[in-house]
Amino acid sequence: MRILYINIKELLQVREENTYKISGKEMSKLPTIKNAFLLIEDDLIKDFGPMETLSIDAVDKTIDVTGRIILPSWCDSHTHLVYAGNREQEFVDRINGLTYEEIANKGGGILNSAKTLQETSEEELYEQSCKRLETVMKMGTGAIEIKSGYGLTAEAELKMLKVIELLKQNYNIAIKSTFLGAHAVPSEYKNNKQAYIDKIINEILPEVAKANLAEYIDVFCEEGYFSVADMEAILEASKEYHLIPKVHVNQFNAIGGIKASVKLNALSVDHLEVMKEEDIEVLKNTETMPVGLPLCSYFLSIPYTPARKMIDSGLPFALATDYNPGSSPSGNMNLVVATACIKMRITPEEAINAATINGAYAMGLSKTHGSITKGKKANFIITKEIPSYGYLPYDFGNTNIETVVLNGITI
Ligand SMILES: N=CN[C@@H](CCC(=O)O)C(=O)O
Ligand SMILES: [Zn+2]
Repeated sequence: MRILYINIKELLQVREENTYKISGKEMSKLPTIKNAFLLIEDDLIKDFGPMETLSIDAVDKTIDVTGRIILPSWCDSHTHLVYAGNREQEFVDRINGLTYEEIANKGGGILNSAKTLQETSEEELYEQSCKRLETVMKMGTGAIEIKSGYGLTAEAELKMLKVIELLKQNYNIAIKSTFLGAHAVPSEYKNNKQAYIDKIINEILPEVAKANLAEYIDVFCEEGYFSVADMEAILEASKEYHLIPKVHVNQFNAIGGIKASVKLNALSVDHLEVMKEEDIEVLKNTETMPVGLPLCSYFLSIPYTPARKMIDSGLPFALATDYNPGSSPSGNMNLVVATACIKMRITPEEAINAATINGAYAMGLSKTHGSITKGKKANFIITKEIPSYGYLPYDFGNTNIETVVLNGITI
């Protein structure tokens, strides 16, 4: 099936050559074609260019999108979309003055979600997750990473990962799965964290790998959760199973997790709300993508990742939602892009690069997703009639998406 889109007001993020990530000053450039056409064949991008060069005749369908902008679908490289229930009560507790840390210390937070998830059947967990996935796809997300980490027992971690696997099978969207057994220390291991780490390394990780349920491995490296040494031990052990690290670091404290992650060839380091000079230095000229999660900062009222400074230092930068019940109960990438512009002071061009091609890189998908490139997946957003692409973050909180096309299919 060949579908030709014509009279595109502006086609964004067009990359003729395979570009896998964008760094530093380059991030301020968003290659576009005004008054463009786009040809797709089945699930792939076949051709594109200015309307005046259009000379294609044999197509099955032509769609006139006059006045609309087309951009690649969002690539959300960090989510916890598979979870059970919600943490609305903790939200109210925080409004009433408790901190995220105080709530966690009372047995709330991740442990609260783990308890609910352990008591939820796989079928019910799948149903709840389907609704969230369908919602984010309609909001323009075309590739997504999903973590475990609300199980914290072998059985419940596998349940989460099986649900992710089912989503992969049943939905027309690229999904990458990450094993995050080291998300929090279960209360029964409160006085013996090492025993839980041993359990992850010797029991849960081998089962996850044997069942082939994860591509990536994550650790929440933070005071009160897992130390740098804990993280190193878990990531070292995962090498045997060829799981690539993508890690939670520097959310509340800078404890050296970035340096260790880079050494362990992490594909991405995520959160980064608290960054020391040396953390920025150590990321330079590496293959590790720094990922900011502005909705987490917004929802928890914590500092924003210093994206401006990081990009000005020459680093690449990606944006993701962190969709989860505790620190970011939203999977809306449009809001991520707007919040990054407003609060991190990055430009619409930088934010769109961060949420498309660099997001794809941060989950190992930039060869197939994240830009309008011949041969890549036909994954894109058609906007409503809007004045310019800068209007997308400017008009924050409103949806300016008219149509989402994933793998050539309009959803
Ligand atoms: N920080 C660690 N994990 C999640 C939130 C976990 C939760 O509060 O449920 C995050 O990325 O923000
Ligand atoms: Zn997270």
